[in-house]
Amino acid sequence: MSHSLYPAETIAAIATAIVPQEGSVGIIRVSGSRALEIARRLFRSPGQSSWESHRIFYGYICNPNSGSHVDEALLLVMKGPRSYTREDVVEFHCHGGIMVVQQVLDLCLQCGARLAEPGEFSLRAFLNGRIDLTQAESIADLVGARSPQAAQMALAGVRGKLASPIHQLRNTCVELLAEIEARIDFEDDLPPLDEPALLQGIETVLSQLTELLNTADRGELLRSGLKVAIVGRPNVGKSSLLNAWSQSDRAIVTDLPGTTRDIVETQLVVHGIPVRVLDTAGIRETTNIVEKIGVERSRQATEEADLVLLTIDGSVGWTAEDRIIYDQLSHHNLILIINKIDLVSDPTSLECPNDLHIKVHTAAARQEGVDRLEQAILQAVNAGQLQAANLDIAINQRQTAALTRAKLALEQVRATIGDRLPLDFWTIDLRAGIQALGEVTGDDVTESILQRIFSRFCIGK
Ligand SMILES: Nc1nc2c(c(=O)[nH]1)N(C=O)[C@@H](CNc1ccc(C(=O)N[C@@H](CCC(=O)O)C(=O)O)cc1)CN2
Ligand SMILES: Nc1nc2c(ncn2[C@@H]2O[C@H](COP(=O)(O)OP(=O)(O)OP(=O)(O)O)[C@@H](O)[C@H]2O)c(=O)[nH]1
Ligand SMILES: [K+]
Ligand SMILES: [Mg+2]
Repeated sequence: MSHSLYPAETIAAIATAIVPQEGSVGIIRVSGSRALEIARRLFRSPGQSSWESHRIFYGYICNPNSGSHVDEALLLVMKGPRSYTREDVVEFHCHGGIMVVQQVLDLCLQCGARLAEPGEFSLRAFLNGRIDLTQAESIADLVGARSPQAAQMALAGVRGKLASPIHQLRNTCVELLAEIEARIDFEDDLPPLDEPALLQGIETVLSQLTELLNTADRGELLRSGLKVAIVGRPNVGKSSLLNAWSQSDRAIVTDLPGTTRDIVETQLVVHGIPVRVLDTAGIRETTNIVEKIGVERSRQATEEADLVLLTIDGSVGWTAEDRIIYDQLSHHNLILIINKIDLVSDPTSLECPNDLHIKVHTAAARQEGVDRLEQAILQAVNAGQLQAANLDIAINQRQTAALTRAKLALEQVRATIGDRLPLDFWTIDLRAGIQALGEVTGDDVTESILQRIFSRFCIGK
């Protein structure tokens, strides 16, 4: 990616998903000083002599070389600075499908636009001051959200619910810094520094930073979700559990041990957490070459999982084979699934290892126990905080790292004041805190941070 920090060039990209036969409308977005000129060359709107901003026009897209019609379409005109990028923006709303959309994009490129890099429209919105970095990150989160709650959280970020408190904290720190620096530069002309007020200001910033940092785990859960592997010996009911949970026939179930060979994956949402569930091949020693590969894949999936559902057959009880699998999983976050309890008269009497403190009874073939399983998952990942209603924002890993640095810097300021070190020392740490906060909002940002953030975006965003 080679984003130009000097957005002189006009950029163009397809802004909608391009799946053949799907998506009835396709949008080509153009931003930059030549956007209107390009639209004028390509778009014919009968009866419209001039294009008012923020209106949509009906007409035809024509190839200016041959004069032939490319599509019947709509043109949206948004003159800067009242646009997503704050530059002149035009959008061609075409018939969907790849053929028309690709031709219109090519025509835009022939007329002098350059193909946009992933995230480049949003990068311009940031560079031109329409959004800050937390809002840009939230836009990417919104597009990538895998649960309604994750989308809700991202939208709060788009609307500035994270930007505004962090801007405020940074402003407070800048004011405190100015107070101290004034005493360094013009000590004699000013009343003495109000130290209790300064310390109070630092305490307030610190407690708000702590509050923001407390949202990190929730943010991570909602954004990244969980990978959950169903693991166990053959025929205990792993695939039946996947089917019961996803209310589908996603996985093949038979009474033959060794039915599942490849990983079977499905996407679910558990109380707002996007969950990828992997059903795996039953683990056993086998000479069958296909099954052997399946068992190897099962081990691999287990390694990558955030949470493992070790499944056993309750009608048989805890066996030596279960123990062998369990011993290999000891370093994982684990839930024990005791399945087929419909065949057991007293499920509580089953002997299992005591250190497996989360146990769930299920009868997967009868779709029983899914609610208990979901509650156990919330417990295993400590998601109680997710329910807290007043938290509509949550910070991401990058923000967590920077806010942690800001917090350490402010704690250092507090300690420096306590140790009666000279004023210069106070300002050094306070400046470090301001810089860390500026990294979050983008007030203080390097090109490599921008590169990392905007390259995550999809094309046309
Ligand atoms: N067709 C289309 N749909 C879209 C977008 C788009 O670019 N095109 N968006 C793109 O992601 C999202 C909407 N977000 C947008 C955000 C800001 C502005 C905008 O023009 N803002 C200006 C002017 C606001 C005004 O007129 O008052 C501004 O904030 O200065 C447009 C879209 C989702 N839907
Ligand atoms: N009674 C009863 N039978 C079950 C239950 N769950 C699964 N079974 C049966 O157990 C057999 C094996 O189920 P599967 O879901 O294929 O088991 P698996 O663990 O995926 O097996 P492999 O893929 O071969 O490792 C099937 O005949 C299921 O109908 C249950 O809760 N109760
Ligand atoms: K089976
Ligand atoms: Mg199976």
